[in-house]
Amino acid sequence: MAVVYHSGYGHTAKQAQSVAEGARSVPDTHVDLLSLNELSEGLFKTLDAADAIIMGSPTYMGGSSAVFRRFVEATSAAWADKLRWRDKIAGGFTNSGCMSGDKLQTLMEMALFAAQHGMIWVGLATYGGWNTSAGSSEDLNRLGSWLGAMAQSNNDQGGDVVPPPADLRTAAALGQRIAEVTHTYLEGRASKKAGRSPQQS
Ligand SMILES: Cc1cc2nc3c(=O)[nH]c(=O)nc-3n(C[C@H](O)[C@H](O)[C@H](O)COP(=O)(O)O)c2cc1C
Repeated sequence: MAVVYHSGYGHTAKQAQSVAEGARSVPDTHVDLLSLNELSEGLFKTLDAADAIIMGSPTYMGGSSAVFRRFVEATSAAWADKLRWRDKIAGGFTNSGCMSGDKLQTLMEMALFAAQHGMIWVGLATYGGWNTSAGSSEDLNRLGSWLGAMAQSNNDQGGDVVPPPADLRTAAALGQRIAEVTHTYLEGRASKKAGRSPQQS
């Protein structure tokens, strides 16, 4: 599977590393972690071959970054080729300065992008945190997002300090979940192809 991301100042890159680590924690999962700064032929070859694509962008001015959008537009070649990315598993993550910062818009853009390709979007299957009197900013999914993983990075701190551990754990949970779902999906598809129910395989 592939984790692709843009990061202007290193914060979303940190989140992307955690997504990749979470995915790698699932046995038999190969993960390519790829920056979208360069849209090389090799990048698209890797994505063509990937069973799952998890995408990440910082939230800039209430949406995904221009560099991320450049990638999105470049994928129209795969779309035009008979939906070449159809049935890949997809998911997304974003990071920004404010707690909300309109991050949801970025995730919605990603989910819509995946839908245009006929990909299968997978969200974050965990309760929201930090929403009771006993809760804390250390909680998993402290920003309460389900469409994908959110992280918050103080604008005056570098990627070596933020996003905080809770958001990195949330990112890892997304990576792990998407890897698990991808394995389940691939097993089911292989069983169907072989003409037997998954229980028999
Ligand atoms: C051009 C620009 C626009 C931004 N817009 C937002 C925004 O809409 N909401 C927000 O919470 N933070 C916003 N920020 C802050 C970034 O999301 C934040 O610094 C983030 O950690 C940057 O991630 P990166 O280091 O991966 O680029 C913006 C920053 C820049 C440079």
